[in-house]
Amino acid sequence: MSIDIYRELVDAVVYLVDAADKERFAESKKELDGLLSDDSLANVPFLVLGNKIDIPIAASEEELRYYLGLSNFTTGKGNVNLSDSNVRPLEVFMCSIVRKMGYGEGFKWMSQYIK
Ligand SMILES: Nc1nc2c(ncn2[C@@H]2O[C@H](COP(=O)(O)OP(=O)(O)OP(=O)(O)O)[C@@H](O)[C@H]2O)c(=O)[nH]1
Repeated sequence: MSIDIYRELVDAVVYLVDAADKERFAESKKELDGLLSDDSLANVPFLVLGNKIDIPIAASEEELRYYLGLSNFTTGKGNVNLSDSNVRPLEVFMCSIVRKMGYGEGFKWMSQYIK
């Protein structure tokens, strides 16, 4: 489904990546880059979730940042006030949806940037 028709309604983007599927990191990066460079999403906070960390071969957070090209672009966990800057909030949180862990912190982080 195209995101186009929703663009003006988007408050945030949650980008879910399978951290255990390293073969598709390049594809994930390409898709993410497309969203990050989309003008209509320029000020929208991005939460990147690296899922399936219950699988032993899953990438670490640092690896995922690296493969997605985000090593120098994440804006910090916790409460980081970016309202006086032109910087778009962006963070990576690792999670396991089946184990119900990790994503809560990510959504909590993201909620501080949604008006
Ligand atoms: N081990 C594990 N499996 C998960 C987790 N979250 C989802 N899954 C499983 O992943 C499967 C579906 O996910 P994917 O096939 O990766 O996702 P998809 O978007 O449908 O497919 P792709 O576009 O091919 O990635 C289901 O069997 C889920 O149960 C998780 O945190 N850990």
